[in-house]
Amino acid sequence: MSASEGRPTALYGGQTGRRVTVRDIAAAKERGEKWPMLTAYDALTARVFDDAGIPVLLVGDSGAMVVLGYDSTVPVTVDELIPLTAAVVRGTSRALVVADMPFGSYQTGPEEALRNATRFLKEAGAHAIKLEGGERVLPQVEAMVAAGIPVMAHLGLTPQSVNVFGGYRVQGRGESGERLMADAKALEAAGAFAVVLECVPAELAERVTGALSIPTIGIGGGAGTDAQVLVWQDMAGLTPHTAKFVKKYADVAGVLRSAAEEYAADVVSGAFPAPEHAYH
Ligand SMILES: Nc1nc(=O)c2c([nH]1)NC[C@@H]1CN(c3ccc(C(=O)N[C@@H](CCC(=O)O)C(=O)O)cc3)CN21
Ligand SMILES: CC(C)C(=O)C(=O)O
Ligand SMILES: [Mg+2]
Repeated sequence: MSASEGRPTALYGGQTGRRVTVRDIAAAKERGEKWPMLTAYDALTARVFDDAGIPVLLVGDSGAMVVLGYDSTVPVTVDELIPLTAAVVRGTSRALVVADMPFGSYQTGPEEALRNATRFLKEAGAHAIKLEGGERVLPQVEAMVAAGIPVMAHLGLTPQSVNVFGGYRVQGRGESGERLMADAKALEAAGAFAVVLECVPAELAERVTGALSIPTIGIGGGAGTDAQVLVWQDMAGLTPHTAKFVKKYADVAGVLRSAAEEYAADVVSGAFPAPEHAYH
């Protein structure tokens, strides 16, 4: 069976029998392999994705919205994300777990960034951290890499800046695309091991991917990036409204709703619990 017939590549579904490392991710780009990333926020779901061979799991600050019910990612704190990150690490044995640093935990400078990143590694067991931004976070990236913390960067639609963007809109059209390209190159030079490109024109994402030796991870960046990421509740059909870039692979909301309705009906009718669900 050839790779084109769906045989797992070395990174996706890899048979190493150990945890994926940032070196494995760098090697995948050299081999020209594409790979999937998903978010995860709890142990059981993370374990399903780990068993499915997803090589990298991101404990996104999107958990602010899909887990904690906030209406943006801005309010969530390090103290709220650490228990979710720890759960994902405990639920997995193969995936590299990336902790998304929340708004306010790295913007003030390298010292605070390093202190909070260290918490994600020491208290939650994360293997890498992610932060949003280009030029303005270069000192933070350099400080963390110097301290031995792998950094994933994030450009384009950076949701922690929603109040500046005035909504979740495509970024990097026209001249701002050159700014994004320069930021991506600077992040690579500062030592980032990968860069997320969110909601940018596909042509730009493809150009950035060709210009960098570190992998690009697209979300709404078209097919030309080295990897893809989606929020799992979006791709599994749990989120009620999703962006254009989401493909829905399941109807988890429908499955859960039916299960809840059948369970409720069984309780009301007395069909549940049956004798086999009781202790005698
Ligand atoms: N569940 C979830 N999924 C995500 O992908 C996600 C979050 N939450 N929370 C944080 C950010 C917010 N994100 C979003 C949210 C909405 C759009 C959206 O609706 N975009 C418009 C584009 C409009 C334009 O053309 O500029 C769309 O129609 O797709 C995009 C990204 C991505 N992130
Ligand atoms: C969608 C990814 C890239 C993210 O930052 C998040 O889930 O918070
Ligand atoms: Mg995020």
